[in-house]
Amino acid sequence: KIKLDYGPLYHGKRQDPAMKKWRENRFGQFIHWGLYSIPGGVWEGKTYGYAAEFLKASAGISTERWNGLKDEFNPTEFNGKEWASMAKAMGAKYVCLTTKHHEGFCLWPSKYTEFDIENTPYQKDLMKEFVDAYSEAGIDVYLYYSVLDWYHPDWRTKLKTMDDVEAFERFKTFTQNQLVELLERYPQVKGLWFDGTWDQCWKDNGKFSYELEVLLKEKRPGLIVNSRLRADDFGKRHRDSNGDLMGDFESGYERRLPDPRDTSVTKNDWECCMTIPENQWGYHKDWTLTHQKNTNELLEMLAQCSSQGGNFLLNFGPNGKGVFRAEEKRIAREIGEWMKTNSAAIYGSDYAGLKKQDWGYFTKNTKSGEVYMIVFNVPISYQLRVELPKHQTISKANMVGIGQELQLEKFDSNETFVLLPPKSYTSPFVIRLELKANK
Ligand SMILES: C#C[C@@H]1N[C@@H](C)[C@@H](O)[C@H]1O
Repeated sequence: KIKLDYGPLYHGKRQDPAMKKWRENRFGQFIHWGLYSIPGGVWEGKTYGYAAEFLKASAGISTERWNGLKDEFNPTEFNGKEWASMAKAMGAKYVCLTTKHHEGFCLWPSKYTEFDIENTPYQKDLMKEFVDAYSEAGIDVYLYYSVLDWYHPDWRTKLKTMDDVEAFERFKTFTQNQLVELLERYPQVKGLWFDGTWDQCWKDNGKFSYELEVLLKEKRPGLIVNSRLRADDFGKRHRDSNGDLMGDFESGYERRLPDPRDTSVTKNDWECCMTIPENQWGYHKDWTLTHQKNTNELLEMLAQCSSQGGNFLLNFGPNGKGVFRAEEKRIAREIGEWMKTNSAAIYGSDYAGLKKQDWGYFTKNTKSGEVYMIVFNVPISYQLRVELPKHQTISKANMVGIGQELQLEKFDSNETFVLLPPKSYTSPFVIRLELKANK
């Protein structure tokens, strides 16, 4: 092993109550909201297909012109309680809101910059309304924070000169001050979701990122941070130079999932963050430009994450007035409908230790030990194959919701077919298995 001074604070999975709750949550709502939500991917009448939160770059907009959007930010239709109730109805157990994205605009009144909500027509502490509303709804609040900051004069992508180094020292102090400020202003916050740490400036500051994680966790015992915060002694990110995870969960799965048969991902906590269109985190006026994932597609991603011991963080992008688009409201409602019947297979679930089959995903409830089959692909044979360890057998299989008991056909090889009534199945469904020791 390579000796590191700035590697992980610990190895393995955290087992404290805060992390156990993170793990039980399994399903979260991501929200990207900032000045980019005003133009929504359209600038001077031209639509730009790239991610809307990068419109400044895509449309080559001057920093001065972009920063002027601050004077238009007035989300009069924002209602924290309404947002929280939509998330609750969807079945989200946690939420992660962008406090500051790469543009540098802060959704909270910060002592350390004037590029914040206080200096907009809206003025009020929107973040407080948001954090209070979601917390009161019983949804854990996480805050996204982009280290990368296009606005701040001391941001440097690379540290090439002594001036760069001195500027970045000021920037590190600014970053630390803002993060401490967020934890002090919003005591309900459970964790911080870092982004924008891919540049050389950050890779050259592994010691600072280590000390920052220590400081923030001292300030807020139990605090949870994603793997994007850290760089190690040699600039390695997410995983250190020995391949060990830094931070409390692996957050490299952005708009992608691991191979469903990859059991190595179960060694750490991890989370997949996902957009509904192909690549729009901030509000974009035109979702017809690319594929829009449908509800069953998103439910399958949620099921896969749970089956491999990971969380699924589904992104929503409200517009500049604070309104979610109709497609997002419909999807939230449809996911919530499915979760009403089937959430036992998701909340508190983990990798079941069974061989992945083509019909869908196994999950295991860590408290009850119950094993679930989440079925997305009904085989033409109507027979769902289950391979169990030698010492186990299925004593019962019931459709969740309707409760119907299903016939079983056992093989000598300790495989079992769960037999489905031959009919059409138009939405994903869950089967609860009762297992018993083999005689
Ligand atoms: C690239 C990039 C950023 N990372 C995602 C989580 C979004 O914030 C996107 O803008």
